[in-house]
Amino acid sequence: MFTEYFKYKGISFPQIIYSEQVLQMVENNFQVRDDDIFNVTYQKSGTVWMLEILSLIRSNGDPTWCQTVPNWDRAPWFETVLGYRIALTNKSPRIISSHLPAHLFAKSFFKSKAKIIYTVRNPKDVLVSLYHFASMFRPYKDPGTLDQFLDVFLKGDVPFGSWFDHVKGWMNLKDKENFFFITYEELQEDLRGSIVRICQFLGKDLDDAAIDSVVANASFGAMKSNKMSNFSLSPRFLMNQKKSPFLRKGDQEQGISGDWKNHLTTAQSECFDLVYQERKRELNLTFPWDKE
Ligand SMILES: Nc1ncnc2c1ncn2[C@@H]1O[C@H](COP(=O)(O)OS(=O)(=O)O)[C@@H](OP(=O)(O)O)[C@H]1O
Repeated sequence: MFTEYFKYKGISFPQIIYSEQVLQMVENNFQVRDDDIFNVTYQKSGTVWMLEILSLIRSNGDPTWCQTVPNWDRAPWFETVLGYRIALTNKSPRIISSHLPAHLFAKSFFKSKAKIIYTVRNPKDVLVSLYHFASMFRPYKDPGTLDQFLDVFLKGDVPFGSWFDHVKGWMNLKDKENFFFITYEELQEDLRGSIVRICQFLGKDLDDAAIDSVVANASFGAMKSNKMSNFSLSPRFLMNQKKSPFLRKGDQEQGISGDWKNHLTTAQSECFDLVYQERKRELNLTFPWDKE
């Protein structure tokens, strides 16, 4: 029962943390405010990292908020039953996280001046990260073997649907001035420069010391040791981090790009590439990992 999924408009959602009623309210009733900032991703693409960066920028580099309030209260996932209520009561300017595909997103956003930051990650790394996450996040189905999971991932038969559909749906907005697109790999490559670009997009003028503090407090090591950011306060019935920690792989400074190479066989990688090359034509975009 706990790991059953239900479908909403063709997309799978796990029971308990999501409900059809809340998904309908998000889409049709949620009142987006012009100063809202949305942190949108396909799952396992750097959501909590961007959440931390946005929290720190909102606080002008002061880490107190990040060190005293859990990330799910600072920037709730508004499509979850709990997150919806938190989002309604949070004070402006709100930061709101979401994994929803564009066609299920709050309709009022599209008539607002609110901003979206959309973070994309190499889908092979997303696959590997999600595979580990599915083994420790109790509302998700057991992923089985990596071979089995590769198959369901490529078919999009996972919560939030296909990575390809998600990216395609959101990247339709890429020329809008209230939409900012960045990759996990760019954050890894140049965190400081990425934060400066994000500040420019948000119209936030942080001095050098404040930017340095955002960089330091959003590092992999700082987040891994911050109980407000590492989900160690999450109820045990939801997550078993002994199986796989939420901040799974990285060192003091950085997380990991290209971990898929440690997990996928050549045959699995080639199988992924076949679907990727075919579906990428619809996207008409080049990502950092395409140049490898
Ligand atoms: N600060 C920082 N630096 C680099 N990488 C980071 C950071 N914070 C989180 N992560 C990594 O992001 C992965 C989790 O993705 P999400 O936050 O999108 O997960 S979720 O969808 O919200 O459950 C997960 O990736 P993997 O380690 O590859 O599994 C996290 O380790």
